[in-house]
Amino acid sequence: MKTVLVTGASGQLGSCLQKIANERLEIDWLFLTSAEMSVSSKKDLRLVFGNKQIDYCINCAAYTNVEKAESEKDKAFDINATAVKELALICKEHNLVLIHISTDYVFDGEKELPYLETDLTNPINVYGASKLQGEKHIQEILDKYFIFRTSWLYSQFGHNFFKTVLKKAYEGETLNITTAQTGTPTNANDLAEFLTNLIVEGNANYGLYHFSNLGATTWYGFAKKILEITALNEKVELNKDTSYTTIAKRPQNSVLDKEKLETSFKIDLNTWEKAVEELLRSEYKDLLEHATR
Ligand SMILES: NC(=O)C1=CN([C@@H]2O[C@H](COP(=O)(O)OP(=O)(O)OC[C@H]3O[C@@H](n4cnc5c(N)ncnc54)[C@H](OP(=O)(O)O)[C@@H]3O)[C@@H](O)[C@H]2O)C=CC1
Ligand SMILES: Cc1cn([C@H]2C[C@H](O)[C@@H](COP(=O)(O)OP(=O)(O)O[C@H]3O[C@@H](C)C(=O)[C@@H](O)[C@H]3O)O2)c(=O)[nH]c1=O
Repeated sequence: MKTVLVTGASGQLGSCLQKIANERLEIDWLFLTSAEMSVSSKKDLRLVFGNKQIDYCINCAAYTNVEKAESEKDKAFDINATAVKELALICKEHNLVLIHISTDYVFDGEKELPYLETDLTNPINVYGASKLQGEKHIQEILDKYFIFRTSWLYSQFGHNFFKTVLKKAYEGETLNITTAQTGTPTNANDLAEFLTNLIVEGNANYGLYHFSNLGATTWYGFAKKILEITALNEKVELNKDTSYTTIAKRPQNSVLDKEKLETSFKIDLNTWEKAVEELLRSEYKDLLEHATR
């Protein structure tokens, strides 16, 4: 049986993995929250990795506040870059596989087509720059690693755009949503399931990959879909916002090309529309029943 350590276990992706873990008993899971093991503490890392035989580490620990990162650069780099370097070093020392999650925000968004793994990176905000530095450390230190760049993660857990839209709409608030970015919303449960299968199968096609649901939309398009499925569009106003102000810049286009992923892992990805519908049907039944009444 493989032992899998999940860092940042109470975050969004960590919580999706915990949900799957309840059913996937062929893995010996070890979930550690930031309070139980800080990836920024060498002492914590030594203690955990020294005390247990671990086969895989899924690093879900990260600094993910894109807006705040602009004024907390040191903190963002500490968690997303320096700590990742220490994690990679300890994974090498113990000869285990590191599975790391990175982001579409490593790109500047100037490309018109979907981004390939080989495309030039050029982050335009602090969060993206810190995540890119983390990727580079892993690639310099390890051979046995997977880096999955993903985009616009959402789920029933944690803080995310999907939940913000649902909450605001449920409370009857008018929604003004930007059309300035095009990308792909990705159901974090789909990513968690993919990672679990990868480990169970023992796939050793190590390297850097892009993982997201299929298709592309704007944040406005994503909000529109959520409101349509839940019929909340009958109750709240949704406006396209062409000048929504934010502190951090975001890439105009961050759609990721998934051909390398699909070829290497023989995976059938969900379209983003189907993925959001599935989440609403499985986790928000009451809301949908109400909608069809
Ligand atoms: N969310 C998104 O839209 C996207 C996310 N990603 C990447 O996916 C991964 C997972 O993201 P997601 O689950 O959404 O992020 P969350 O912000 O939901 O979770 C991050 C977790 O990391 C923990 N953490 C922060 N600092 C430390 C630390 N020093 N040691 C240990 N744990 C720490 C946090 O704990 P606490 O709350 O206690 O601080 C939190 O539980 C990240 O690498 C992120 O960069 C990529 C693309 C899109
Ligand atoms: C809440 C809200 C946001 N927006 C805009 C702001 C922003 O441009 C966009 C998305 O807002 P958010 O703050 O939810 O998203 P943001 O923090 O940019 O999300 C990113 O998070 C990191 C962790 C990633 O790695 C990325 O892939 C991406 O998911 O929508 C509106 O236009 N109207 C609104 O009411």
